[in-house]
Amino acid sequence: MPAHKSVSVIGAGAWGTALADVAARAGRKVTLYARNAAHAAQIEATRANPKLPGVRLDPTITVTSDIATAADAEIILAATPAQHLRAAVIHVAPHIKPRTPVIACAKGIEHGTHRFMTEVIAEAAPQSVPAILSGPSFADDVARGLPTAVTLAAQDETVAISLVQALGSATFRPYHTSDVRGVEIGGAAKNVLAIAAGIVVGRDLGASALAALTTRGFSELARFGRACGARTETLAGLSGLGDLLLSCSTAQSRNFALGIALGRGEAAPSGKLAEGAFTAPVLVELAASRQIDMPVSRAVAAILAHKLTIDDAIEGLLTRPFKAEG
Ligand SMILES: NC(=O)C1=CN([C@@H]2O[C@H](COP(=O)(O)OP(=O)(O)OC[C@H]3O[C@@H](n4cnc5c(N)ncnc54)[C@H](O)[C@@H]3O)[C@@H](O)[C@H]2O)C=CC1
Ligand SMILES: O=C(CO)COP(=O)(O)O
Repeated sequence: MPAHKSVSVIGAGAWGTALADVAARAGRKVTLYARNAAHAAQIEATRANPKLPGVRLDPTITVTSDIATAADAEIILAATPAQHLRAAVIHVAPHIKPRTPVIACAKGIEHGTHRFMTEVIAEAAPQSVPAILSGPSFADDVARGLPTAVTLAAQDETVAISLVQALGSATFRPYHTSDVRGVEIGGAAKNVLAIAAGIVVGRDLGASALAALTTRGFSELARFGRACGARTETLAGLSGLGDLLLSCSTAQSRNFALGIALGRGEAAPSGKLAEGAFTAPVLVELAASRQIDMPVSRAVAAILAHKLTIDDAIEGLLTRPFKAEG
């Protein structure tokens, strides 16, 4: 019997709703928190969330907009966008019990502070035990019960193991690790690289170019990760290479879809969260401060900031001096 009986999910978007279903499927008592009372009431009454069309919420899940009610759980999943994580955790922090695991489910790096997701949690809720969940997993697939595998990291691996026991099921398989930094870097960087991959597809550069871009993208993700102390096996695992492959292969990825639109010279899809657009400038700043070469991410950041045209970015990447692979 898992040690943790109850789970609360903060953030009732697509991912938070899917994760609430995951936890219910694993047999936990689940509360889903939406900060907007009308939104919470609508989800509670209809058992549906417009952010996740066609999915019915598990009947055992309670939906609330009361933060104290949401905080009364043995595990907190924080499923807001990365740039909203700090505010969400600060809001719940005064109500949680000491040593409650708070799992970051967002993929990104905080603007201004350059903090990774578990660092944000540690600062916003110092009495909590930060952890991170990341990997190739579209909310829609997860909510439909399609098979998914992810990585769950906590500094203390016994904590990660207990969280895996609490959330895992036959259709949602978390693998545990203590390599927190590796997991947070993989999830953040892959979104930026998925935009680049989408641009390749939007510009009709061909399948060979897409494979080359994805592989060279992984090379810079791994270079950055290793320089930040991440383990190679994590970077090459589900939360790194696994998620990169998913997000660079299908327009189901919002980041890839944004890239396709940019590549075609079209407007960005409206109302869709593409975390890579927020992560790109911070990732590039961090890489520069550590003298790590990330040419693909740099090009994405420059395109998004309107400092470089797509054609100039492509030409710039293709005319770099030849070098050893690595
Ligand atoms: N949608 C997906 O397939 C997956 C998303 N993720 C990650 O999960 C994070 C959230 O993404 P989505 O759920 O897709 O976005 P979304 O746009 O569907 O939902 C975000 C939700 O967070 C809520 N929110 C924002 N600030 C809040 C706060 N301070 N307190 C409480 N709620 C707050 C918003 O009201 C919204 O309901 C992102 O970092 C994303 O990369 C990770 C894996 C899969
Ligand atoms: O992180 C995800 C899948 O693992 C979701 O990807 P997008 O945010 O690009 O849709």
